[in-house]
Amino acid sequence: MSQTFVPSAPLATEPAARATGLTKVYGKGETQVTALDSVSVEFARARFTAVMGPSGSGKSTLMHCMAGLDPVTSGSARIGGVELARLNDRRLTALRREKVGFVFQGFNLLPTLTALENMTLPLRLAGRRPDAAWLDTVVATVGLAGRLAHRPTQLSGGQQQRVAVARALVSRPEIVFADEPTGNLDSRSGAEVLGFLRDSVRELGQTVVMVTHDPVAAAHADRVVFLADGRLMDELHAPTADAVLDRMLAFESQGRRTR
Ligand SMILES: Nc1ncnc2c1ncn2[C@@H]1O[C@H](COP(=O)(O)OP(=O)(O)OP(=O)(O)O)[C@@H](O)[C@H]1O
Repeated sequence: MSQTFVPSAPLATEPAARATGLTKVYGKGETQVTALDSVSVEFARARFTAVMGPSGSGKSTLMHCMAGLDPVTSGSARIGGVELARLNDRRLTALRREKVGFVFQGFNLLPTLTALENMTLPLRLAGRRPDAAWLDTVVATVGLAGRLAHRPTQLSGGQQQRVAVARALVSRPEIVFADEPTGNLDSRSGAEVLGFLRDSVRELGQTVVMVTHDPVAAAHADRVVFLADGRLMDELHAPTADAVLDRMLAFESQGRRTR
């Protein structure tokens, strides 16, 4: 009997996303900047990973390359085993719509749509209908059941960001990338949003990667990876805010010694 081989089927142990020797160079000649220098990192399924590092260390670049928003210069960026560099523009757009969720610092909600319409918009753009039971679960997880008919201006910043988190979760993406999701929020609303992101990992099995400068935010993650000068320097598991802060201070003093 011949064996069936299905190359696109994700292995249970395969990470949700993986960078291998990922290098990203911007510009040419004298203005050339190596934003990422051979970074290898895996983002395990159903885990919450924070990406930290000084300003200009390559955090956003890593996220953009892993999300297929920016092409890599060399090395590999994969989502669920799919090599992004092999996809043409059409397939890359489809992959981003179907497999990636985004949460940005500035919420990015459409003002004329209700909370519910904002949440389901990416799915509708992809020509899919939201799964009603899943939508209920996501709405309950982010605590928005009483706010679905509200427009963004009728919601607080924290509630708007919860809508953005729900929007990222509704399509059940392979991975959610959050870029400083609490950067525009007061500490109480920020803590709520981080709690919901963490619940989406613990209770819904979502994979989340979050860029942050804030050790308290990073302490909500299962793991923190540290970048400096475009290189992966270190990582912490089950981080506390104090442990993250200590590690950040150690990098800063190392950086000062080598500059
Ligand atoms: N589109 C671009 N063109 C040229 N250089 C860029 C571009 N995007 C980023 N860079 C450079 O790449 C390096 C890494 O930038 P990146 O935005 O990834 O850092 P970051 O760690 O996210 O910084 P921050 O914490 O300040 O947001 C920086 O030196 C930056 O100036």
